[in-house]
Amino acid sequence: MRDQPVSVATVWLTGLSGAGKSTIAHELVEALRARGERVELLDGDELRESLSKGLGFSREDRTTHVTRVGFLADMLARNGVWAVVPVIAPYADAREQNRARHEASGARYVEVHVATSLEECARRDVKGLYAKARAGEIPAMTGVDDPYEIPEDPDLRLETEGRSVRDSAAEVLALLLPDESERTLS
Ligand SMILES: Nc1ncnc2c1ncn2[C@@H]1O[C@H](COP(=O)(O)OS(=O)(=O)O)[C@@H](OP(=O)(O)O)[C@H]1O
Ligand SMILES: Nc1ncnc2c1ncn2[C@@H]1O[C@H](COP(=O)(O)OP(=O)(O)O)[C@@H](O)[C@H]1O
Repeated sequence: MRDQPVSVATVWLTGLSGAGKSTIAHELVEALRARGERVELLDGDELRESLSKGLGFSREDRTTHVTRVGFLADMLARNGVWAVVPVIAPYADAREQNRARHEASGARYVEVHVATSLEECARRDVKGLYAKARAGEIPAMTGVDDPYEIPEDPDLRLETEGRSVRDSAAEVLALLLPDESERTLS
């Protein structure tokens, strides 16, 4: 049981492929659900099979995708459902459109830059995409031959290198639930 109501938010985890967005998002979802919150995970890969089916990785398509996801996240957050969003969102203008939408609706918007370096992401190469990009098999790979515009003023710039997943996720949770003395990260 919590003592005080918490402020539901959209939590947008932006960063390169392999930065740790999905891993941290899953930790957050678990922790929030464990304390009885209503939460939706809006995963970029999954939404590209439904809401954004048919969209690719051109600047125009990414902007359409990212602002669509922002629309959905805002709708959830302003109705009391946490929206945890591990989506690259590489362009500053699309991220700002989403922030502005939330400001207009009164929903809380928390931008977390998962600031893992390109070198580390390429070393992790969770999905083998960096190797494919190097081999010329994937065009417009973010950070390689398509830009990632680093957030200038995120609510949190999160380091993951040399840290555990639990530690990184706990830092985000501390921002989301500042009044909690105990945070559940199972
Ligand atoms: N060219 C290119 N650049 C970046 N990423 C690529 C690309 N092609 C496919 N993928 C895979 O698609 C996932 C990114 O989807 P997103 O919806 O998060 O991207 S974006 O915000 O529209 O840029 C991304 O997922 P994550 O690795 O979880 O970030 C990749 O698995
Ligand atoms: N502190 C950390 N936070 C998040 N992920 C980490 C951390 N340290 C190592 N990793 C690893 O990095 C990888 C990140 O992959 P993933 O979460 O799929 O990235 P993304 O969703 O950004 O593409 C995972 O294998 C994860 O275990």
